[in-house]
Amino acid sequence: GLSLDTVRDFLTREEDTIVFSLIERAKYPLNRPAYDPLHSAAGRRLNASFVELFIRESEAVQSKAGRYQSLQEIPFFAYRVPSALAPPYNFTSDLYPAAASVNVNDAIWSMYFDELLPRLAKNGDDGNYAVAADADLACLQVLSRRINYGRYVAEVKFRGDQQTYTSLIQAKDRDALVKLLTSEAQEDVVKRRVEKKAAVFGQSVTLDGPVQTDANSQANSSLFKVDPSVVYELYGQRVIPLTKQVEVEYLLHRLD
Ligand SMILES: O=C(O)C(=O)C[C@]1(C(=O)O)C=C[C@@H](O)C=C1
Repeated sequence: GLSLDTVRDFLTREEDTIVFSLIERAKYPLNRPAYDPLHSAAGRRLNASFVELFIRESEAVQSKAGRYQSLQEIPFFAYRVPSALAPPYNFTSDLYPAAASVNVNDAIWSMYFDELLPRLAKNGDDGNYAVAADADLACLQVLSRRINYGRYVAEVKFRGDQQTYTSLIQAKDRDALVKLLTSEAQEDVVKRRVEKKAAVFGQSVTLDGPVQTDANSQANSSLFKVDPSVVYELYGQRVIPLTKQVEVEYLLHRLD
């Protein structure tokens, strides 16, 4: 069953995946043409970029393979995903059905492409668009899984204090809900831990000399494959606030 410890353990493990996926995308240059609208052979401007088409097609394949049978996974192009050919699996759902589909994938999409990617990738174009797009997809999928996991966190918090949550939900009091589900101390732990993970996972490992400690490594952020302060800010300004938004939206549907 779910508890505050198990849901926090899940979020902690996702940090590793987030940091590694950012490190992978930072390996490639920006590759700007992959993000511009495509043109047809006749020169007509199409509505999608190469990266968007890549992600749509990838989600269609993964949907056939059953990825979205698990409620933990939410596609960015839900209206396009075909049904699964994978063997059925009886996923237990810890979520309240009327609130289970709450997600902020649209906000994650624009945050990733407009804010995060320009801070991760250096300017340049090496033409390896599919490789870079695949790295984008990995970042988007894990950010989506982590942030939309706020549904599970909210379910645990609701079950832990049904009375208080029920009255705030009935009053549709968003501000009071945010206040009730917030733990400043936990947010501080999470932000400092992801910053440290970025420093540990993103350092250059050589056979000479000792393993870097944070004391001597954090001083020069350019030593790292992804700037640890970028990851700290990503969590403080986007990942945690969006997770809380998911928690509140979920709670507002928890009594439907
Ligand atoms: O761990 C929690 O209690 C959560 O609700 C998750 C989370 C987070 O996104 O990491 C969000 C809000 C809390 O203030 C602390 C942390």
